[in-house]
Amino acid sequence: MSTCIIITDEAPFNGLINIAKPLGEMNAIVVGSKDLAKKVAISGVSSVLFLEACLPEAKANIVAKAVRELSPKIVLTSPTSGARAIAGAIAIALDAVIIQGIINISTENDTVVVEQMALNGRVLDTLTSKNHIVGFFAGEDIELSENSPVAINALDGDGYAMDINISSAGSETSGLAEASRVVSFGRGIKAKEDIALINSFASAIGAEVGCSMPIADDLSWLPKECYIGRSGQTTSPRVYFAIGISGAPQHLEGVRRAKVIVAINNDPEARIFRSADYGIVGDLYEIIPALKKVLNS
Ligand SMILES: Cc1cc2nc3c(=O)[nH]c(=O)nc-3n(C[C@H](O)[C@H](O)[C@H](O)COP(=O)(O)OP(=O)(O)OC[C@H]3O[C@@H](n4cnc5c(N)ncnc54)[C@H](O)[C@@H]3O)c2cc1C
Repeated sequence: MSTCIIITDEAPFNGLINIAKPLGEMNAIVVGSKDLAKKVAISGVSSVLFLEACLPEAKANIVAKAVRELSPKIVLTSPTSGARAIAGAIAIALDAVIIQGIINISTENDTVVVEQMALNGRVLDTLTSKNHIVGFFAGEDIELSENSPVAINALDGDGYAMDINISSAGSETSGLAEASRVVSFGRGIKAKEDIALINSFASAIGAEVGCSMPIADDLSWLPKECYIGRSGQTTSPRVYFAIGISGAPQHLEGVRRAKVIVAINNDPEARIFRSADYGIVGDLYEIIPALKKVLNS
């Protein structure tokens, strides 16, 4: 019985791999950074398909299509926001049952047997299913020993795999280099959960999401290849939204070729306004929902 595991940048994955290992062939799909794909490739999985993404949920349909081709009986992932969206698309593609809170899983002939934590860990249920299942792992993460690396194949936008040479030297890139719209945020965003506000705005206007260096480098809220600037990515979109970004020269070096810069900042003296074509002075937590409302009307 084959298993597919979906790994995004947002959560540790060793515990997930550990419970899937006894099930046999285990194909991993990594939606995130190349560094993550390399880590997964030495974790004991049978194969790795890799899709580079700053915003995993935006790739849900591509991943679902790839999983449908693999047609695994079991799909496992972690309950992160990106993985939840992907899992929903996969469940539709496979006509699968979604199961939360999985801490262990096994098979008996063609039946999947799941141990599920319920009632905040006070109850341990055992569920059985003959259907395809898409499950969210809720157990502890663990240390895994290193295995020989398996090949990493890139998953392109049409759902077909093509070979790439992960070990070759070269700069890491994300969709930011080619994007025609970029929504980028900085330390004006106060909590990791608030990135959902940025993501929903970016989705509404069909933009890639980027950030300032501290967001990726200090806080690790996004993969490193998502930050823009002198030591990060260069982007040349038709429109670049700088949200809660002060406009340090190192950041601006990465957006020199943007056609239009729209800055949103609550400090009227913020340096970003000197480089912006349009500036909105105000609290991003009020401005972004207001902009979304206008877009939806
Ligand atoms: C060698 C070197 C290389 C570097 N390379 C890069 C690089 O490649 N890319 C990069 O980005 N940085 C780089 N930096 C760091 C850079 O100097 C800045 O420190 C960084 O860009 C600041 O990030 P920020 O604008 O997110 O944060 P901050 O400077 O803290 O700015 C946050 C902004 O958010 C605004 N804000 C706060 N709350 C709100 C709110 N509710 N609504 C609206 N606005 C709000 C504030 O007014 C402020 O302007 C580099 C630094 C060095 C020394």
